[in-house]
Amino acid sequence: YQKVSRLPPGPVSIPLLGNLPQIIYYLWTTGSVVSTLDLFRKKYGNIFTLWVGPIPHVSIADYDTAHEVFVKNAGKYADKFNPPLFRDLKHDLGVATTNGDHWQEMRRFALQTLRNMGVGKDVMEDKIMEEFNARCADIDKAAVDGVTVSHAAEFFDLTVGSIINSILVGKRFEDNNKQEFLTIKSALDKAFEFISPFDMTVPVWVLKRFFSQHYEKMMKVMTECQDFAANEAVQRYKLFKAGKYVVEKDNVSDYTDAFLLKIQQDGENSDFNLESLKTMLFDLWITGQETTTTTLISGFNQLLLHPEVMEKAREEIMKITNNGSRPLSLSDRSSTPYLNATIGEIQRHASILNINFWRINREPTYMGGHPVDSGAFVAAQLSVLHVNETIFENPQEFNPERFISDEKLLQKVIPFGVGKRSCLGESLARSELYLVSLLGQIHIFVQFFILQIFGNLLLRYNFKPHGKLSTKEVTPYGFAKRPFKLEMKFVKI
Ligand code: HEM
Repeated sequence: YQKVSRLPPGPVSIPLLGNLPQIIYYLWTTGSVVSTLDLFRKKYGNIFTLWVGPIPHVSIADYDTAHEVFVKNAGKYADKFNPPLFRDLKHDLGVATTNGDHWQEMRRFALQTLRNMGVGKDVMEDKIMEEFNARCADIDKAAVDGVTVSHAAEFFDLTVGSIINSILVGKRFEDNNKQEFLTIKSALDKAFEFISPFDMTVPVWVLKRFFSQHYEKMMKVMTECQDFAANEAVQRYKLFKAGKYVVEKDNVSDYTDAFLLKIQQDGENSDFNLESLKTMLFDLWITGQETTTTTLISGFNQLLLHPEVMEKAREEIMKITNNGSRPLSLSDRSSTPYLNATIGEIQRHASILNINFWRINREPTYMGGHPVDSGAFVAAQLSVLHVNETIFENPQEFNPERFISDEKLLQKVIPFGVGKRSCLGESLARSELYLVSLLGQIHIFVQFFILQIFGNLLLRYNFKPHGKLSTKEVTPYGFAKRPFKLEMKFVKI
């Protein structure tokens, strides 16, 4: 009772099990993680506590409290709960789930390297456009009477995968290596469907002992994926160690070169060595790849269900590019309010994580006016926050106009999280989305990426469904969301 009084409200919990019985019941009756959390939000308010076994988990489901906690008090919430499964796989290396000095060094180095490589600037825009043009050439080659039918997932996997891979190891996916990539990617997609929030919480010995086949299956996919992502870099590292590869300071062309240059200059240490290079490539490969592709696929599902939105966005882009006589560029973003609003609405609906990564609260404090005890896990639940009807009216509707009538509302869409552990690739992702089609003002990488891809696709093709469309969640109980994998027709304009 005393512990509960030092936490935000929530359902009555049972010793040892906490709220697991209620959580399981509501997962079953509402049909998804997001609707279960949303139900608790409606009952207990925008900040509520659920006990998972003996650990209180505090969920924040509105923008203002998320901002108050993770931005105003950013320094206090830099530490994430590092899921035991990832510790087992990555041995406390990398950037996505680690804490402390190693995390800080890896994050700082990755951001600096991406910046030096021109992410968020013209250089990266050119790289994205080069990849985009190559993919469109493949689509055009396969056209019959100006129409090509393609799986959206394959098109976006290859486009995004190639861009990320060239940034990391300087290699795009072409005819000779694309099949291997697509095979690994498809295994990874399946893994995202069967890895659940449960796997991310329980100790590894529980998985090994009671769910050994499931554990082996998860480890196999992740290890294969890590080997694939790092293969090129490992070969280069071996040449480097044998003195047959030297990095020229003024000619660093990818993340691997930057990492080897650091070793060349300062020698190997606990942060910069082969194992941490491999883990970083895995982290950036997974975080960059899955998230962006998921957003793009989910976006095209929405656009095909709402052709009037696609038409309006295209009209806007046609106008500013003189009827498509030039590609859409990142510098156009301030002239494309409707495209920006559409990408915002796509990201609000896509909200790629059913459950966000938990931070650890180290000292007793107050959040949104409620006491929060030390030792509690805290997270801004982005997927719930984005369907909060007190912020987004009729949240299930796909309606970009909501951001035109209230410009400030777009700031409350936070698909990349907020604070010290927010997405490292944000500006890259935003540009991809825009240039390939729509998104708006994303800070760093991710935003440019997304905008670039979205916008330019709309300039080049009209899109029609081929078969079924659906915005229904494929993995309603998973840790990450998976959109319905649609097929679509690319109709040359
Ligand atoms: C549409 C695309 C993307 C979305 C929606 C997205 C979203 C997110 C979210 C929600 C988080 C967790 C934030 C939190 O814990 O509060 C995150 C973390 C992260 N993202 Fe992204 N992301 C995208 C693309 C990318 C790209 C392209 C990269 C890298 C090239 C990337 C690298 C990372 C990394 C490394 C982290 C962990 C950062 C840390 O813990 O310090 N992301 N992302």
